[in-house]
Amino acid sequence: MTTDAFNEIAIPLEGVESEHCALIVDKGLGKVHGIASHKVELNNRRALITADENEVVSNAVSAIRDLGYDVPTIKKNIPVLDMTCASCAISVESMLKSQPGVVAAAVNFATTSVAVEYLPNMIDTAGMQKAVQSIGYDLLIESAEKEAETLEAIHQQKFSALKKKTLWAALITVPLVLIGMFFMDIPYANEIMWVLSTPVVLYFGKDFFINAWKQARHRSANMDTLVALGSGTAYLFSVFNTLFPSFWHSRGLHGHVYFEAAAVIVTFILLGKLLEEKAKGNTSSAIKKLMGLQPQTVTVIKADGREEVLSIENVNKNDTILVKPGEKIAVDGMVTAGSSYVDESMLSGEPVPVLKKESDAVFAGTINQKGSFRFRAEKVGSETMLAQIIRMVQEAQGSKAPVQKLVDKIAGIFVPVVIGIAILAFVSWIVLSGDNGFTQGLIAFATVLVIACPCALGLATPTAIMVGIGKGAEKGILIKDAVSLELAKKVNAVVLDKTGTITEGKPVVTDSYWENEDLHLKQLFFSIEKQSEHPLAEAVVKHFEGLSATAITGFESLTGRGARAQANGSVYYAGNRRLLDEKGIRIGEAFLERARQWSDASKTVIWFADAQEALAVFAIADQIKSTSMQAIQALKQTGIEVYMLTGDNEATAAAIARQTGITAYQAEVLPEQKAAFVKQLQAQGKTVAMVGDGINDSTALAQADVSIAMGKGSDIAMDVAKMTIISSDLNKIPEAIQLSRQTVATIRQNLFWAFIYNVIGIPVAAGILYPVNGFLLNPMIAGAAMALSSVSVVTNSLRLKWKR
Ligand SMILES: Nc1ncnc2c1ncn2[C@@H]1O[C@H](COP(=O)(O)OP(=O)(O)OP(=O)(O)O)[C@@H](O)[C@H]1O
Ligand SMILES: [Cu+]
Ligand SMILES: [Mg+2]
Repeated sequence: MTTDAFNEIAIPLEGVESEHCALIVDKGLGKVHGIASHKVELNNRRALITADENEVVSNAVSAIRDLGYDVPTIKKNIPVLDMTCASCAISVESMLKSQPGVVAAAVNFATTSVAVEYLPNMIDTAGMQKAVQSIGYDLLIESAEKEAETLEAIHQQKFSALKKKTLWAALITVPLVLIGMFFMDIPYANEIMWVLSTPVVLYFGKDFFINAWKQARHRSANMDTLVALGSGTAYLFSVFNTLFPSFWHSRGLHGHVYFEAAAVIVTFILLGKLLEEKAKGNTSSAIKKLMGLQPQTVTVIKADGREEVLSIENVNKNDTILVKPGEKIAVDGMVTAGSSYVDESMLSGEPVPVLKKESDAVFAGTINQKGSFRFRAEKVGSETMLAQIIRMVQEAQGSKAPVQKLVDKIAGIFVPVVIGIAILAFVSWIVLSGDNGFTQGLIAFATVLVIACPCALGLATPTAIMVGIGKGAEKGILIKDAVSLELAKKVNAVVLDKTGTITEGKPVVTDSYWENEDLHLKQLFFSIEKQSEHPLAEAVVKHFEGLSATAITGFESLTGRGARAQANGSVYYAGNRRLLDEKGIRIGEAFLERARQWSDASKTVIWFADAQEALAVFAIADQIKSTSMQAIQALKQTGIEVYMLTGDNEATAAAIARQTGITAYQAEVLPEQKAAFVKQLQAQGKTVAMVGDGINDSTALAQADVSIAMGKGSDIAMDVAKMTIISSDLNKIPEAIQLSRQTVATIRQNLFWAFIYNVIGIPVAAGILYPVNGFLLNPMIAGAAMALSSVSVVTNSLRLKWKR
């Protein structure tokens, strides 16, 4: 560790192009607490800072980013090996944070991984690995694909080694306990017990001592320290009593031996770990299930019509793939021939198979039913939706919930505090009951160390989050971070977008009116809409199917209004009435008349115009999703306010609101106004969930406390939103809120049990009840209780999985 010298850290800068920028950054750094000196080198595009603590770097980097300049860093999720306990997580975390160049490090004990952000010019993964190794842990540094496999193999191997060790330890411990309880009067009882307990404590339990030693070298301590001290004290004390029984006899006392206690502690803690590992494996079963959905081989149809079975890595984009009845679909793509029903429940949570025909999208991991079809591969490997979901769920399961911060703080000081209490108990016993107090004080010392368990505390939050996020994924609710999962239960206002959220988002042109029908104009309209990403544009494109496109230039999307482009030197617009009004475009009476009729029939009206006058008006209908009304009712029934915001016109909005039972809505809102509306609700103290599907919703999504995107919507909305409902069924919103409630309740129960257990267990172990009723906790029982506490926390989290 380099805590002694003042470290110089070079922070690379991006966007610092002028003397002026350099000055701003330098001034910004001047305000960061803890920086000893700083200078900005414009030519080298970097800032040099010195500080006696590396933690300052994180503040410096965020200060630079706050000023609008970027610091190129690398973010990685690296598996951590050999962590046994939540306080190990804290040790690894602070070790990494102290390495020059590490900007941030967050260790998650449940997923046994660390999320690091670092400056690649200062440190690399090998450097971090070395630091972590020095305190007795390790980082698994591998290529991303191999990582999952290797990690799985390592876990498997460790698990079976642990199983063997526990079994042997238990086999030896059972006779030991029998002797200790019933046969203390046989000859050489003490010596026999010494012989039996030695392999258990010193061989099967050697890792506790080794790890405690490694920790001690860095002046830190973790659960292993507690176990090593507790069991080691009992063992050494017993050895002493066996060798020098006269020491106590001469003082008129009996030197009892505690060999069985020393061994039982080790055995129980090994057993507890074994059960914990097993349960922890179950909490991540959702991920394993998702990974298992990927088939290993694919039937590709070659250009000459030959069928060839390839392994999944060898499939390329644009390959034609044959899907036979009952087969799993291997990659994402679009159906080119044939049709069939496909079970997409694993992705969307929707149990009913979906009909797939020509030009429909199919997804990796879904299962074909009875038909057969061919499709063209469009996304392969890590690009498929399945791969993205897996990545997202993994990251989310590793993210920290806000409550975790407090728990981490407590876990960090837990071990030293416990050792303090243990010493205090020992000293008190001697002071209060003299010579006799020494033996009992020593036992109280060992018992306190053994019963105190920081792991239950450390497991309380992450295991519940893992199960909650995994369960969400199974229901087709993708949750990107723990914060959203924790927050969702507080939501009391839901803002819904109309098109694509309440409605199907599959608009169809139902009517159209041209003053002068002209093929070239139609082609122009078609060409503009063809370039637009808006769902309404798709309807127009479909309407003109078969028409050929014509050359346009300078296409520009006007969010909330429509689009424009140029052709033959003049400008053309496709969009809403607002757009035409803003451009001062004339609209003939015949158009206006039809527009009124159509919007009263709750249809969306869009226009096509040149710079002077309207050329055509179209009516587009978009059906309300069959599930929307029920979902809106369900939300209202739980006391949540429901609002609708839409960029569409007033009459259409009113009609949709009426049909779905929404009383509060606003029409013709621009994207910024959607965000402003959310902000306004927040200002009234509400926790707001925004639900949307389009680019026009993304600012509002970013503003909301909980952001929910529709899986069938635009990629941008899904990128911004912290939750995605893959099936786009609004009924999943109350379900997500319910899931959040259950998860938070589980976390609370877990924390309660973890705390109460220590709050009661430690004083009793110290002997607080002894003056009252003569009760002294047996160190063996303490070992069992300690093992049980983390098992019960993990089991409670698993219960969440089965809750409805
Ligand atoms: N490519 C386009 N072609 C024609 N009209 C468009 C196009 N893009 C937008 N518009 C017009 O602008 C209006 C507002 O669009 P916006 O994307 O803000 O909301 P929306 O998708 O209609 O509704 P919601 O906000 O409920 O999703 C649309 O109703 C439509 O009239
Ligand atoms: Cu523990
Ligand atoms: Mg929309």
